[in-house]
Amino acid sequence: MSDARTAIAAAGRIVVKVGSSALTTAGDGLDVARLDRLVDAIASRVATGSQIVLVSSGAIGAGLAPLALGARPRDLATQQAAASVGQLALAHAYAESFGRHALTVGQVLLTSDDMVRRAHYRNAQRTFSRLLALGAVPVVNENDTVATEEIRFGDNDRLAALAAHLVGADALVLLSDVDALYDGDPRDGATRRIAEVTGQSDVDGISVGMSSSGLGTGGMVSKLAAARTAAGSGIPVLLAAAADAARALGPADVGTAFAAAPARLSARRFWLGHAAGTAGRLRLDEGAVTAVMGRRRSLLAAGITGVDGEFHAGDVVDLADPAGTVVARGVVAFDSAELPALIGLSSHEVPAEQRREVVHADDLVPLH
Ligand SMILES: Nc1ncnc2c1ncn2[C@@H]1O[C@H](COP(=O)(O)OP(=O)(O)O)[C@@H](O)[C@H]1O
Ligand SMILES: N[C@@H](CCC(=O)OP(=O)(O)O)C(=O)O
Repeated sequence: MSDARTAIAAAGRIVVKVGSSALTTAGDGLDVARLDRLVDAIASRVATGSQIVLVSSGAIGAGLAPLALGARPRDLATQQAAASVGQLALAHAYAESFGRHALTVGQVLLTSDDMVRRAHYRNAQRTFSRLLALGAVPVVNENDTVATEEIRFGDNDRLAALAAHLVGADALVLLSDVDALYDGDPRDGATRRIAEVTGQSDVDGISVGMSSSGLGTGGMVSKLAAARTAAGSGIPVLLAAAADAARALGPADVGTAFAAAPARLSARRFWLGHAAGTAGRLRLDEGAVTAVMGRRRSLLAAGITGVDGEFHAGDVVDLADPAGTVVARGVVAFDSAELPALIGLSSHEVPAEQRREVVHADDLVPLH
């Protein structure tokens, strides 16, 4: 067995994500029999001592039939109305289903804003930790009814990858209606299953497509991006069919396993790189790009050529190269109003009370 599969089989804490296409059918809504089978697999794993956080899609799909809506709506307001109805049905079905195993569920609804704001992030971390310590199974979804276009995750694969880091998971299991990653969209005919992904070269050149069910959102594109985010931060990932949940959560001999990168980023650096929204942008000259990216140095005023946006000391900002490409993110130590007078100055020219790094190396995360 590969290292990733061994790690997933031994994981003490796992985030399991299940997609709409595996739980709901257009027209019929929530498929309780399929949900029960998934819950049985999770309960078996919990019985062996593992802790599971379940990220479940399906609210919009489950809300269509009760509202007499045929297909998945395109406009945000109707999606939100469907999610409002469907989330209640989903939560109820999980409470009933886990109840068959004497397990209690707790509902956690998150927006991407909760990942951006550090206080929200910490608070969510505490809630998960208490729920798990109390023996409950947290059931997570995006808080669809309040999420506006700007603050939406939009796809739960990304939410699951961020949640895996937030709860300190040892593994992420993505369950869908497809049983593995293939070298092309399986709907297009003959394709080969990719059992192990150990690096970028394993996925170079494969063709990934969007959702086939009309219920899911991101298709394989968002699953690959989520797998890369989690694996890149030290969490092994298994992609498998929800119908194979028992085996995916058992000996892990199915699906596609993504090997974890060796070093797990600290929660803070992960948050900076992946989750934080930015308040503005600093434009860097070539020398500064080399210093902060190549030599992991702090960013000094001398290497800044421009400042965009309004921000305060302590906010997260983008760092862009001379071509305008964002190459890093960091916590800025000055208000945007202070910086124009300082940019381009050498340290000895900066007034003594302002003589500090603009972004300290410890607060700076390269994005490549
Ligand atoms: N290279 C690929 N390998 C596997 N599946 C793919 C690939 N490209 C596209 N897909 C499609 O992605 C779909 C899964 O995405 P989606 O419907 O969004 O699932 P979910 O609702 O579980 O998030 C599959 O049904 C499959 O048709
Ligand atoms: N929050 C939405 C799910 C959005 C989503 O990412 O769906 P999917 O691609 O099926 O995982 C819902 O519950 O319907």
